[in-house]
Amino acid sequence: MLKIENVSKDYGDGLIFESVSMQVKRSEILSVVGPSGSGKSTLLNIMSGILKATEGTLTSEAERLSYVFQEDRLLPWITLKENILFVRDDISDYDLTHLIDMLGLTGAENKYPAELSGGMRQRAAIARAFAYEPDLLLMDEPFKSIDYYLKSKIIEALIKVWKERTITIVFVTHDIDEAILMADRILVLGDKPTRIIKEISIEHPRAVSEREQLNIRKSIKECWEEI
Ligand SMILES: Nc1ncnc2c1ncn2[C@@H]1O[C@H](COP(=O)(O)OP(=O)(O)OP(=O)(O)O)[C@@H](O)[C@H]1O
Repeated sequence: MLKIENVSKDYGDGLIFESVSMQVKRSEILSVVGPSGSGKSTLLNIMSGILKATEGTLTSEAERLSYVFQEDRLLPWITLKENILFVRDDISDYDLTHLIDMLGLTGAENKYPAELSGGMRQRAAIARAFAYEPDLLLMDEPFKSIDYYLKSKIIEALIKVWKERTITIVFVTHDIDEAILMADRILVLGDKPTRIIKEISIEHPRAVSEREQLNIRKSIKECWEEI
């Protein structure tokens, strides 16, 4: 679905990445984990094409791309429902109601962004991204201000949508458990300039035992400590 080759990025203050190469396979859920400041958002911006790499190439087969940013980026002068319709005004009432319900937003349809909590706004941004029916969904720390219960519900919903449609998801997070819960494959970022220091594949069905989860978490932490 997407390939970056020998990508380097320098904002003018030194290299963030040097010669990073990676691929995103069609229909996979790929998680990129890394400490704060390791360049996760930068990498996602390069993948989306909104940021140009200093060197290297991006090849993307994505035709419909949705991007959930760290900030919700809702339009403040229209309601939650209108924000969703803004990207896709031909969505059926049934699908819209289902989407809003799936994200726990029933009852808030006609509220303006300023009337919603941070978590609700973030969920509205996720609903808007789903509504667009992307073939590639990029998400930057999408569950940051969402409580544990809702987060599990949204991850469940996301995996359901992912199973129903041919959708490729790349999401960045610094939360290892979140990555283990959702991803088929995890790329671990570290070092300076940043590089991919580890790659972990998670078997299907996604029923990772607590012990396995503990081992994966431990191995990621160990490779962060080693560098
Ligand atoms: N527009 C920019 N101009 C200059 N430097 C930038 C810009 N955007 C990011 N950086 C720098 O690039 C580095 C990586 O930032 P980035 O936001 O990609 O990391 P991150 O891993 O997503 O961080 P976080 O988890 O804290 O969101 C940081 O040192 C940051 O200060």
